[in-house]
Amino acid sequence: MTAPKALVAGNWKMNGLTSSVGEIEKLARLVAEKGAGCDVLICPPATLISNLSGKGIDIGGQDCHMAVSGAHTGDISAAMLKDLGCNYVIVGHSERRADHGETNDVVKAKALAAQDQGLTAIICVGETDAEREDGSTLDVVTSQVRGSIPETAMADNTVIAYEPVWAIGTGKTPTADDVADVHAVIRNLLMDRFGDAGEKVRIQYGGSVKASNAAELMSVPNVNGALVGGASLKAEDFYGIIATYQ
Ligand SMILES: O=C[C@H](O)COP(=O)(O)O
Repeated sequence: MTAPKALVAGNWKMNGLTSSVGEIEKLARLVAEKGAGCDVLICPPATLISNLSGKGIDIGGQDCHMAVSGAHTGDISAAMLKDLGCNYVIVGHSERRADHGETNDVVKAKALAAQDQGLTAIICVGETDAEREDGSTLDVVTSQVRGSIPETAMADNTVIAYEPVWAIGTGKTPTADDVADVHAVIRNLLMDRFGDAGEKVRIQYGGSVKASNAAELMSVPNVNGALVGGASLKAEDFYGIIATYQ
């Protein structure tokens, strides 16, 4: 089976104001003029989804609640994201697993809520520095992948983003061989879970991806795109990563 079409997604995290509309328009112009051999997605803060929608770039959420609606002050639901035109939502980002105590069960419930609304869930997994140091990377990633994918998930509404926590925003990246090892394990887990359709699930790499290292990281076997933080905030920087798929 041929590799799935890559997905290069920008996670703006808690960055961006209404003036950021110019950045998405610039990105849409670059993609229209120079092309993109991958799917392109921006996940802005929820406050900007309406402003950035309809500009020619797919827009997704950074998180969703597991309930459709209710008394959950400050949260947003997958139904609300869908209502605004989103097709994707990130769940289980390490900044949420760490800062909000999200367990695999919580992440799975959020992914289920997303998929129930017709969204594709980008499920994040990855080991901390301490876990890497004690040699438990593959065990941690295995238990996160197994524990975070809903029973009813399908290959085409599931994306896995492997993000070593120690590589996020640090400028450090794993070696290509280390990325290949982890992605191969994830691929096998997806084949166990989805059968042959597991080949179709996109496995993104995330953590200090930038234009200068994207070509090497994106050419690793079983890497089907990137989840990009800092380097997605400026259209030219982000397009430099997208362009590796020309
Ligand atoms: O979701 C994106 C990741 O956390 C990566 O962030 P970064 O590219 O700034 O390291």
